[in-house]
Amino acid sequence: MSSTVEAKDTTVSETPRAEEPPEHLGPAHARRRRGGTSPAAVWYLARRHRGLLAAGIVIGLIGVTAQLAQPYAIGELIKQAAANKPLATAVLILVGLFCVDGAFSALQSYLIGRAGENVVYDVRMLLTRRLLHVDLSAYSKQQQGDVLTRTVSDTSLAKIALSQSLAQLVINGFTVAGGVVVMFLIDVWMMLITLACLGIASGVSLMLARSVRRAAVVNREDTSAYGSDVQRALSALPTVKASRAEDRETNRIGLLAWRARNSGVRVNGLNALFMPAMNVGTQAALAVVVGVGMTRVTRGTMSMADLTAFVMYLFYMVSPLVLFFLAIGQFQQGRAAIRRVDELTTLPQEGGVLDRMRHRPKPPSTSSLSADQDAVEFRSVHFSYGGKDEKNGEGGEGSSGGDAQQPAETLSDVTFSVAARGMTAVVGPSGAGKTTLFQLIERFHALDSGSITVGGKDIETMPLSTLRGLVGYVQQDTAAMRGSVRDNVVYATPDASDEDVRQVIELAGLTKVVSELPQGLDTELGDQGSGLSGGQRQRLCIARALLQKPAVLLLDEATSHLDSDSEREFRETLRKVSARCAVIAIAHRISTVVDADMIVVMNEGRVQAVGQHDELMKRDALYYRLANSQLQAATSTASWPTDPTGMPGFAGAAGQNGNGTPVHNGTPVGGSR
Ligand SMILES: Nc1ncnc2c1ncn2[C@@H]1O[C@H](COP(=O)(O)OP(=O)(O)OP(=O)(O)O)[C@@H](O)[C@H]1O
Repeated sequence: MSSTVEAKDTTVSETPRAEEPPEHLGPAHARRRRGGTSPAAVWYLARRHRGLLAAGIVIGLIGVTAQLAQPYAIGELIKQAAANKPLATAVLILVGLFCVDGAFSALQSYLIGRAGENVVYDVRMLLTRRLLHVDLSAYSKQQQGDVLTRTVSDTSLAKIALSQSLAQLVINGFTVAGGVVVMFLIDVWMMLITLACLGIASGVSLMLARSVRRAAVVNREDTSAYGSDVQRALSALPTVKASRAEDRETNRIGLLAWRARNSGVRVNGLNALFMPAMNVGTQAALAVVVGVGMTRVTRGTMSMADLTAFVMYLFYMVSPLVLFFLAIGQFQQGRAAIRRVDELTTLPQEGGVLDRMRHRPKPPSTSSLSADQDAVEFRSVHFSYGGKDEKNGEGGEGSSGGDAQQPAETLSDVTFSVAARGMTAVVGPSGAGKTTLFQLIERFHALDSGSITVGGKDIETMPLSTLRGLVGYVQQDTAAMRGSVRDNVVYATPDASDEDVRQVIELAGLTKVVSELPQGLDTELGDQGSGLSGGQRQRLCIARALLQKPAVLLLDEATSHLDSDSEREFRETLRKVSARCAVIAIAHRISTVVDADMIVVMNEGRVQAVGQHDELMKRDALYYRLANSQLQAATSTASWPTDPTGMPGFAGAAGQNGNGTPVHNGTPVGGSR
């Protein structure tokens, strides 16, 4: 069986990419996380900007040196004045120091801010890429609101920790250390007294910083829980309203907001203690220094100029010391955010070795398969949610789960093949595993065992982008997005021509709908495609899939929102499309599949029967039951004497099935297709 599908590997890296942590960082990184040491990926990204950070810190240190020299220069000015000497030089030096201090502080602030924005950009790009390539099974366990909080607000806190706090720690630490050295040089005993007072205050502040970090972790979690719940309720707003649950939701979310408020108050309270702790220490030091200093000046063991300089240094040290400890508190809060951001970067990624390589295979320009080959083949496929893919995480890197109990199989020994042309229907009771079949073809999950081929190639060996270029997928829950109608249609094929767009709009039966929209194809839709009806959104998604010219078109309940006229037109379309490619459609309404070339009957995760409508009606009890129950419902609907439209729900008049097959007491008589 040969395939005409060949993917060319071309190296494309047209958009600027934030550096990713090296591949080897993944598992080791995860182990470190479990071990509770520092987050790795975010630190790794921060290191990329160490040049800018270092430049900012060095510039800041020059500014601080100019600041530290100021009390000395003022002391000199006092000495010159006391000695009645000219003051011009001393004043000029002092003004120069003020200017250098101001200019370098501003430059430092700009450089550190810039480095911080670079770090947060890299972290967000890393997160965005990893979230969009995330393994769906792993992602489905995350709370979307929490993911959003981590991506938007935790990254901002991480930025502050990795740039401003770090720089403040170094610069203010240097200022304090420099001040201590100079004050030691002026008077050792007075400095020892000062250190004793400030040491106690610093010890208290360090303890506070540790408590701030613990409280910040709780606050980040609480804030995130609040965000997740708001998102949960807003994403189902019509349901909330229809269920009159606004007040219940307000109370429930209010409780989480209250928790976030409480933990936030605790963080603020602890932060607020920094300033008084340091103030008490410095005021005590000041009182002692002035008392002892004046005594020594009176005794003549210390000059007035030295005492003035010492006190000024003490004043100069207060603010950097407070900022130093505030930066510790801020840094600790940032560490809590960094850990949360870092956890997101460890989510397992989809794709195997082929996709991990930097090669971006272009989807084939024509996705057609030769008519004589199989489009899709399932061979002894076994699959369970929470099975192999989730246990193994990213390409088998995670823990195996050891002797954990095996989940029940969702699909068992599924084997069937679909020809490259024609229409195949998949039917079966709810929960039989029909949608799962499609998700496995798209490789959203990994198989437990068995194989699936598309165009004769094992999908495991295909780059994802090639596979998904071949397969068009219209999901059960229609996936329209915010953006224009055109954006939605060309989403999978951005470079499609206007003529191609026009054709698929026509094929999907949307021409009239689009012509009636205020701006036609350029009309903007809201979230989830609001602005169109359910059926119109469904047709939009069908147009999107058709534009891709797929080799295999998967339709999951794609006509469920269509009225019977639209459905009839759409079945015509499918007939045309299925002459060019393989169409596989999941259908609950048997009426939509009676003329399918092949029908696969699924039951409890197994393929129960394969065949055409007539033979299945005769030999498969489940199919017969499914068809018959709909038939009866349609018959009774059609025979309602008061039906104002007189239109039967099923595609035929009373006493006939959708294919015109006569029935008697629910049993088909004969079998014309
Ligand atoms: N993400 C998931 N995690 C765990 N179990 C799942 C998940 N998705 C589906 N299942 C389970 O797998 C089984 C098959 O689901 P699937 O959606 O494939 O059925 P279906 O035949 O398409 O049903 P329906 O006709 O109602 O859409 C169900 O029992 C379902 O509960």
